[in-house]
Amino acid sequence: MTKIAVLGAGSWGTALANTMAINDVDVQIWSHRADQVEEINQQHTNEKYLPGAQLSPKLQAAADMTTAVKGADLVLVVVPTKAIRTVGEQLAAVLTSLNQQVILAHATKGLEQGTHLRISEMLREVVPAERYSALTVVSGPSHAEDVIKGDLTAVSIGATDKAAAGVLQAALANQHFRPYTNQDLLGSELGGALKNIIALGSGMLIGLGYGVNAQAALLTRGLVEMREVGQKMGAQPETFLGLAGIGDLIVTGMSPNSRNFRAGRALGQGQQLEQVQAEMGMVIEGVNTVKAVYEYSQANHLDLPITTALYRVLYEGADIEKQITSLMTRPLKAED
Ligand SMILES: NC(=O)c1ccc[n+]([C@@H]2O[C@H](COP(=O)([O-])OP(=O)(O)OC[C@H]3O[C@@H](n4cnc5c(N)ncnc54)[C@H](O)[C@@H]3O)[C@@H](O)[C@H]2O)c1
Ligand SMILES: O=P(O)(O)OC[C@H](O)CO
Repeated sequence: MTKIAVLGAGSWGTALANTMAINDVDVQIWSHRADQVEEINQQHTNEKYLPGAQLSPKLQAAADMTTAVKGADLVLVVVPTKAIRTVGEQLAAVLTSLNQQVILAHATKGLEQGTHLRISEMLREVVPAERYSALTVVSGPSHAEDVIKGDLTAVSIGATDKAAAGVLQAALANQHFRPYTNQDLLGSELGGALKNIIALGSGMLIGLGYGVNAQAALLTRGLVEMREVGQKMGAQPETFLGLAGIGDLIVTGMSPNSRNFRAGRALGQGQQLEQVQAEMGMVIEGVNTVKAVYEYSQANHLDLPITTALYRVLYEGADIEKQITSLMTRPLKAED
């Protein structure tokens, strides 16, 4: 029987681990917070991250990473981008002490500040190559709040190693949750990270009182920017037309369950970024990703008008309405 360790007990790590527990997979979730481990094991809840949700009593949590990882065939890392290196380093030490090799998977959607590295690139830097047989990512349109309620969800598991993707696919699949596989790890990671930028902008439009025409325009032109960055980084363009691209862009850019959408909406309504981040209490990956992608575009001579406008709003204090006007009044051009 496949054993899986999930590292990170926030909303997404818990929802994915719970899906596997429901499927009778031997899964253990690790949290660095002992109170959360106790709550999951005793109450079968995770109130801070999934309020009101009842978790499967089969889901076991551990405060000690070695306990969770020992004997695991696959380790799924689901912490915010800024914690990936720390958790990756902890995992490397655990795998080395256990003399164990695993399939290394993650479900995190971001890029590293400063280096602009993808999550799998960071993991490759901190986990020795002999400690994992393959790298894979769970991406696609999937809010933890909806998954935990059993809403119908399809995701995309990207890996160059088909068998590795298949292990995760089999562990997660049920009548409510349908994972597809693809062989574009890079594009699947990027789609998940880049759509958060556009979701912030979509929320801002709604916060300002604009309508669905505006949202459709932003999401569609945003997809062009996502594809452009993807192509520059080496992704397959067609990945952006799948679940990890347009699929995730639709859900994150439209759903009030999206942290990025909600943050953008609050900013559009006039709140300050620091206040929005403090009140969310959960990670808003798009805020850092805007900066990483803006810097990448500058270094690589990419013209990304939406990303640039969002960078100016978030990091230079520019007025949102003025940025919208300047986007709308740029020299006219052909659609490409
Ligand atoms: N929430 C969703 O619906 C969803 C869906 C798909 C992808 N994602 C992605 O998954 C990633 C995690 O998001 P989330 O929504 O679960 O975040 P979250 O804010 O709900 O939870 C983050 C978890 O990581 C833990 N954590 C933070 N720093 C840590 C560290 N140094 N060591 C160990 N644990 C640490 C926190 O304690 C918390 O349990 C993000 O990249 C997000 O974009 C989220
Ligand atoms: O809630 P968000 O904005 O972090 O988005 C979560 C997922 O990426 C949606 O697929």
